[in-house]
Order: sequence, then C-alpha cells, then structure tokens
Amino acid sequence: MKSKKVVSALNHQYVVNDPLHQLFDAVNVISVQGYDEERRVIYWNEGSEILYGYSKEEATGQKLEDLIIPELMSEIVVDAHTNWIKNDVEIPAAELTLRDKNGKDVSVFSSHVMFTNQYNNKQMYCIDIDLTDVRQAQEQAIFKEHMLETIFEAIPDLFFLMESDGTIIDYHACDKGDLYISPEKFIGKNIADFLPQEVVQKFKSHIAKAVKQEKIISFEYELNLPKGLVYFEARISHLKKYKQIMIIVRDITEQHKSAELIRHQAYFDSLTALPNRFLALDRLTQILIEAERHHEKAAVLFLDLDDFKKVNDSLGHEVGDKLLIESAHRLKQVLRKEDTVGRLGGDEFIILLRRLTDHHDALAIAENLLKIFRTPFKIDNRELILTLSIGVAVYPENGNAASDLLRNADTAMYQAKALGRNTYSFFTKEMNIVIQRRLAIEAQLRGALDRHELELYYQPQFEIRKNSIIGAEALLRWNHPTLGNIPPDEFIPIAEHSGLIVPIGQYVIEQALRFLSKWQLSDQKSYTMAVNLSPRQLRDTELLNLIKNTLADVNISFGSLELEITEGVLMNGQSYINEALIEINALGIKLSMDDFGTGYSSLSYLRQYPFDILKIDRSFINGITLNKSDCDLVKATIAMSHSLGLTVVAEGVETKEQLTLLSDLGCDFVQGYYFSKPIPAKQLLDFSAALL
Ligand SMILES: Nc1nc2c(ncn2[C@@H]2O[C@H](COP(=O)(O)O[C@H]3[C@@H](O)[C@H](n4cnc5c(=O)[nH]c(N)nc54)O[C@@H]3COP(=O)(O)O)[C@@H](O)[C@H]2O)c(=O)[nH]1
Repeated sequence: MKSKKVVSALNHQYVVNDPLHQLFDAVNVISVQGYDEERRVIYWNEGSEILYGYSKEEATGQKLEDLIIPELMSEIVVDAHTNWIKNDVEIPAAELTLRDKNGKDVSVFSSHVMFTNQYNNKQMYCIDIDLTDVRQAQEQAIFKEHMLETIFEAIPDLFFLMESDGTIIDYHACDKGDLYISPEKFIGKNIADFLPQEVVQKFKSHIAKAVKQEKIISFEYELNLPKGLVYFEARISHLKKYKQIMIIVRDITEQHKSAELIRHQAYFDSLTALPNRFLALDRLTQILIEAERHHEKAAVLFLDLDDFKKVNDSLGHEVGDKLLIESAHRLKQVLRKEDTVGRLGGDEFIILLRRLTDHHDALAIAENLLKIFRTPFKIDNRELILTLSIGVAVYPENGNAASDLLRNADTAMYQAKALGRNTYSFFTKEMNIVIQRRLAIEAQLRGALDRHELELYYQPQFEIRKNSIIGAEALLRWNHPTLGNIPPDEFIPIAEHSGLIVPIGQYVIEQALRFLSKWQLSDQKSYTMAVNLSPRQLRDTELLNLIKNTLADVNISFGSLELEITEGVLMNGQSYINEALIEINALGIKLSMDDFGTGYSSLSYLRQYPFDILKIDRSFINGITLNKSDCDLVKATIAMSHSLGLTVVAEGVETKEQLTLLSDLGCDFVQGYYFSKPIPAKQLLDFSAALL
C-alpha cells in the first residue's frame, strides 16, 4: 500500500502535462499509462482500468513490473527501461502479452514514448491497444486455413481459382498425380490454351451462367486422356466480391461406369446382350415417330424358336443358353445397321425394321432369317437344327402404336406356327378376329366348370361281327350362353395351352366313369368307356390317383376304361410320358392310339408303347369306298395292327358301304354317324336299351 504522501510527492514531481492527460482521459479504447524513472505509475487512464482491471487509485504508485508485466518478462522490461533512461535506447513498439489484475493474459500492441518534464525527470508513457479481438480473429483465420488445408487434403477433387475469362490463378490438388498437365503449364494460362475447344465452350457458357444466376452451376465433360476416356464433373462458384471463379473438378469416371452398367442391365438382356423388351419397345416408339414424320413404312417381326423347350428339356439349359446366344448372333448378321434386334424373353426375339418402302423389304428379311437358320448349330460338338416361326406386322397398315404392332406380329407368329413352323406369316385383320375369339374362349373357359356349362356326350362303339354295342367314347361339349356351342376342336387346344385341361380332364374322367357304372348296371353289360387324354394331363401327378379312386368308387374294373392318346403326345419324347403309359398299362387300363394316320404314323410308337387299340382316323374311313389308296392303307393298317396284337377301331363310319368294307377288311370295332352321333348320357341309355 502506498501512503498518501508518496502519491502527492509523485504528483508534485511528475504530473505536469495536464492537457495531454486530459486527452488520454477522453479516450477509453486505448490504455495509456505514465511511469516515472522508477517505473512507478504516475498516470492511469480509464482505458487502462478497463484493459488491466486495476483502478487508477490501485495502480498509481505501483511499479510497472509488479503490475502488468508477467514474471518471465520482468527483468527484460526493467533492463530495457533503464537502458532507455540511461543510454537513450528506445523501447520499440511491439505486440506483447501482458497480464491483468486477475492474472489473465492480455494481448496488446504496445508503443512507448519517453520525455523529460519541467522538473527534469523522465516520464515514460505506454500506449497499449487491446489485441484480444485481433488475435482471436487471427487465430480463427489460421484455424480456417488449417481446416481448408485438411479438407483439400482429404478431398480428391481439384480446385481451380480463375478469372471469369478462364485464366487460372491458383489451384489445389491433394495428389498432384490427378493433374493431367503440370501446374506450370496452366497457372496464368487460359483454359482455352490446354483444353479442347468443345470443353472450353462448355466451361465458358457455364461460367457465364454462374455469374448471372449467382449460384453454383455444375456440368459434366469428358477428356480423352492417355489412360483412356475420363469423365469429370465441374462445379462453378462465382466469388462475386473478388470477381473470381472457383471451379471444383471431380473425376466421375467410376460413377459413370457404374451408371453405364446399371443402364446396360436395365435395357439389355444379360444372356445375349441384345436390347431387352423395354428398350426394344422404346426404340419401336421412336421408329414409329420417325416413320410418321417421313411418311415411311416400318415393320415388327416377332420371332419364336420352334420347339426350343424341347432343347432345354432334353439337352439342358446350358445348351439352351448357348443356342440363344448363337441365334442372337445369327439374327444380327441378317439385319441392316439401322435395324434393331431385341430379346423379348425365353425363346422370343423381336426385329424392328425402319425405312421400308413396301412389304417386300420385310418379306426379304424374313426369308433371309429363315435361311440363316438352315445351317445346323454346332454346340458342344453336337449339331442341332433349329427353326424359326416369324410373325410380321407392318406400320401403318397393321397398327400405329408400338403395343398394337407387337401384338399383331405375335398373332401372325402364331399363324406361322399353325402353318407348320419354320415359316413366316404377315398379319391380317382376320387373324385379329381369331385371336379375339381365342382370348374370349380362354377367359370364359376359366369359369365354365363352375357354371356347369360343360357336358359329356357319348358316341357308341360297335363290334362289327356281333353288331352290338361294346362301349362308347366320351366327348366333351360346351354350350356357352353367348358364344353358343363351342366345338372341342376349338376349346380343347386352348384348355391344353392354358393348363385348364387338368381340372377339365379330371371332370371328364369322373363323369364318364360314373356314367359307365350307371350304364353297365342298367344294361347289365360290361361296356367300355373311351376317354381322350391331352399331353398336359399326363404331366398331372394326380391323374392316376384320380382314375384309381374313381374306378374304386364306382366299382368299375380297370379293363373297362380306355385312354385315347394321339401321336403328338408321344412325339414329346418326355420320360414322364413313358412312365405314365407304363403305369396305365400295368394297372390293366386299355391304351388306345387315336387319329392313326394323321400324324407321323410311326410304327415304332406302336411297338415302343403298350397300346391295346388302334383307331383309324375318319379321314381315311371317309375315302375307303371312294379311292383305292385309302382302302389299301386301311387294309394294311388293320393287318399290321392285328399282327401287333392290337384291336382296330374305325372312326367316322357314316355309310353302310363303309361298314361292309371294314367288315370285309377284318376291322374289329366301329363308331360313326351311321350308328349314332355323340349323344347325351340319357339318350345313350335309351339308345342302347332299345338294342338289347
Ligand atoms: N382331351 C380331350 N379331347 C376331347 C374331349 N372331347 C373331345 N375331344 C377331342 O376334340 C376333338 C373333336 O371332337 P368332336 O368334335 O367331339 O368330334 C368327335 C366326333 O364327334 C367326331 N365323329 C365321330 N363320328 C363321326 C362321323 O361319322 N362323321 C364326322 N364327321 N365326325 C364324327 O369325331 C371326333 C372323334 O374324336 P376322336 O375319336 O377323339 O378322334 C377330337 O379330337 C376329340 O378327341 C375330351 O374330353 N378331352
């Protein structure tokens, strides 16, 4: 504590320059302190009170080094002050870290003056400007700089600072290897000096946009570099205040490749690499727009590989896949550059032909397609023959929309199949009517059983020798309330194709056997019942169980049931067919070959499979009394069948002459309109009862 005496002595000797103190008193943003030769405080303005926390009263008389000088600096300060007083060596202005009343660091910029007062005493004045805010700002700036550096190091992007005319001022790259040309080649240079013209144009237009719209603008460009095509994304920001442009460039080649891969997977078939259905239809839409604009024709070819399923089933999917790849290759060979070939799925392909002058252009290509498939395929040292069925729809005649043309080409393809496959067919309006009816039949057939629209008719079969009924064939009838009587020739193939034949076939077997039981009881005769089986039914694992259960249920022997199958079933060659037929035979159920003479009439089938009966198709019976060749054929068939131990049934007998001739030829059984048309169950009961 200093005494009042000391204070007044100090005042007496030093405080003389009042006007100056008055000036310092008025300024409280700057700390001004006055010291005597012993470095005791003789002046302490309000700014000093604020900066260092000591009041004027507390500070006055205290020594500088005891007041605001940190301990470590104390000696230096005392020496410097002494040196100034004695040797006139000025203490230079400097940034210092001093100490406040609480011992906290205070950053100041400290300037010092020394003058001699009227008492010839030296007085030192320190003028301290608080640097706390400046220091904080500096530290913040340094921190931000470090942060930016860290970001630059961590981000693989390239940063370029340039003038708005494209002259590069500065850059930053975390890895200099990312720079495709060295910095000395671009710093101070304009982008036009080292980038391709089209890329420069892109940059310039986007820079102009960024300047005008005052927002970040991004765009993509590519460069053909020694390592290959590289894709970049550039983001442009206008630093308005500095009239400069910041460009951040990112290598997006990998991203581009992934996007390309995803795009490819979405639009191309993975097996054949051909455009898939989606892309093909999109291209078709484009082709149609173009064709309409230029008043041109275009064509859609719908291709289906014939019997491809058999290849898959018999030789395996690996061979099937190889065939599809090779087929795609061949299809491309036939086409012009501007045409498209796509894979719709499975064994279906589509070909789009643009800029046609007339139908003949499409016809020529369809013929070439069939031709190129004539050469056998060589897959795994195996020669395979594969044919095509092609349906053609032409724009604008067969439709304006892609979906219509595709549907019509598909319809025409079915027609090509119906024509015997390995051919092409152009769409006609009549086909559309057929397809509409087909669709309507399929739709209605789905509910036909539930609506009780299906009914079994029976056509009696006769033994020629005894002129008596030996059984009947069950034939299905469908009477639809609006479509009318739909012949089985029409709905059975649709049922087969849609799989509906399985429940329908089960219904037929149950109904036919129940009727047989009733009929046998009624006439007290062991009649037989012939039921037709479609190929699809033989795949039904429940078929034999159903037959066994129903036979047991109605108390009918296995031998009273005949199952009629056509050669088509056998041509399938599937092992399950063979197994089913063997089981049928083992049970004692009779097996009958239907429609003999209409298909391949392969005698080997008759030996290979356990047939009991052979039915000669009515188309031959029709001609036996009219032409010799039919008669000879039927004669030979009967003889051959007997030699194989088969019973022969002639179907479609319409006249007495035919019956007589068949009797002469040794035919066993007959059925036909001559005796009776297929009739409802009730009528057959009456018919047979009348003959008893
Ligand atoms: N899988 C199943 N197929 C069945 C079933 N019901 C019938 N069908 C098959 O449909 C085809 C056509 O049958 P449909 O119209 O009934 O014709 C049969 C007879 O009506 C007809 N026929 C008989 N006699 C004469 C005749 O003297 N003249 C003449 N013009 N037609 C005659 O022949 C058909 C006999 O058929 P099929 O013995 O089977 O060859 C036909 O292929 C049926 O098989 C069924 O339930 N399931």
